[in-house]
Amino acid sequence: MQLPVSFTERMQRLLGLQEYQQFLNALQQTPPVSIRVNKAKATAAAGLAAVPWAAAGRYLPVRPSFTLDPAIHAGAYYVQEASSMFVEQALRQAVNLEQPLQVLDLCGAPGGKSTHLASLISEDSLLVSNEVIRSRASILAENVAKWGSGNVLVTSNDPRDFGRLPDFFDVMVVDAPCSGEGMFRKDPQAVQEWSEENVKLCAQRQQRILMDVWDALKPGGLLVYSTCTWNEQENEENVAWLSEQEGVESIRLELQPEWGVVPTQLGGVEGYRFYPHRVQGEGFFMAVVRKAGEEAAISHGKSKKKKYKLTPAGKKEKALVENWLLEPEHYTFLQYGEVITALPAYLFEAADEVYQHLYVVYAGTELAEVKGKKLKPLQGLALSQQLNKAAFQVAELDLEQALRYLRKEDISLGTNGNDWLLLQYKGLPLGWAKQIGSRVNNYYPKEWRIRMDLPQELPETTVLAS
Ligand SMILES: C[S@@+](CC[C@H](N)C(=O)[O-])C[C@H]1O[C@@H](n2cnc3c(N)ncnc32)[C@H](O)[C@@H]1O
Repeated sequence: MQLPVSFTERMQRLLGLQEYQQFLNALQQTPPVSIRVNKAKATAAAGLAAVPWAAAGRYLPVRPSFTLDPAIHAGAYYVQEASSMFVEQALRQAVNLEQPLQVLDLCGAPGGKSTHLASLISEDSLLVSNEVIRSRASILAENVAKWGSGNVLVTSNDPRDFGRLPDFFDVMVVDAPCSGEGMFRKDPQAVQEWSEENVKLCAQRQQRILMDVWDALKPGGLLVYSTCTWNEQENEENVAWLSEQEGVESIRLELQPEWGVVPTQLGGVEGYRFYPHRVQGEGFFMAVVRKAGEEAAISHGKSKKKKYKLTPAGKKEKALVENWLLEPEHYTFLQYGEVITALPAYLFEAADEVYQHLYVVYAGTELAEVKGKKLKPLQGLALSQQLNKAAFQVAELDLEQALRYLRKEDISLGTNGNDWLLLQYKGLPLGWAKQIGSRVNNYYPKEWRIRMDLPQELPETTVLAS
């Protein structure tokens, strides 16, 4: 790997010549592979080493073909670089996770931090997961739907649009677009794209993003800022700059020495650095600050005068879908065009506020599409953590059938009838099929289908406990 000269000089200055050599050696090694298990759906296989700072994080001894594992399509785990799971420590150490929170993940796609946050917050908390680039917002929505939490709104807005929601969020994660030095080992293309000029542009863009979104954070609210790069301009200098502008309180996280995380400080703000020769993970930087001012309690009572944007589903429709979820009494059923969705009832007011001001691309759990007098169950329901399987006829698939289904091929199951079938693999729901006599129509979403050809011999992965 040919590293840019100015990058090398900076890293030598940051680390010292001796440690720089260890850093360089680590950059030549194969990157570790890690996943985060969706504990609401599955358990990790015994014997996998744990990511020390993330309860559901596991290292895999080798990289399997993830595409050929139906469990990943069922949202039972997410492939995520280990260092970036450190966000968990910010939430566990600096926030009361028992209380209802309004959380924003501003730069959300493809969804690593969003699915992680969704697992950490309580059921009556709202996560707004945003991605400004529309095509990437679709991928984010897909990953959020697969995770199946039900209390997430996926939006696609520019950071400045969040100015329309002043003092709204208790916690904000800004995992900013950056120059990507920490990805040099995983992605050689990142080295090609790197330049001092780009570092400067990234640092300026990050400052703009922080300023644009700052008003949406409540007084007393928490900002988690992170990048996957090592230069100080995009990291310590940016959070010190924010502190100078806004007078924030720096939050110091407790670190275990064996984690290998390197604490830093500039302008009174603590930061945390991840280097590949010290941790089993890629390059990462994170800082946590609290906005000045008193925290105000959230009020979720419905106000009488307000004109709501969200429309409740009709009584008839509601009655038809109600028992598709495990605890229907906790949900509000909404209808948007032909689509019926469910949102935790407690979140109605906050969700409506988001709908009033932002462009929402996915919300809660998409349950069904109204087709005349009939209802067609939707993919979001199949993957929901709240799905009531007892309401449906279920068919268990073997590995080959599951992969053919996920490729959206015609499959034959030897069943007969006219009902919707919930198809699952090792007990994990994958999606819907419709029986038409002895034939089965494949309703897997076209955009999500596996495009890869299946190999002659199919590998069984052992990422999850069987
Ligand atoms: C580091 S990635 C986010 C990764 C994500 N948080 C995760 O854990 O999977 C940064 C994201 O910021 C988005 N982005 C690019 N320019 C942006 C801008 N000007 N404002 C906000 N987000 C931007 C990118 O499209 C990208 O998805």
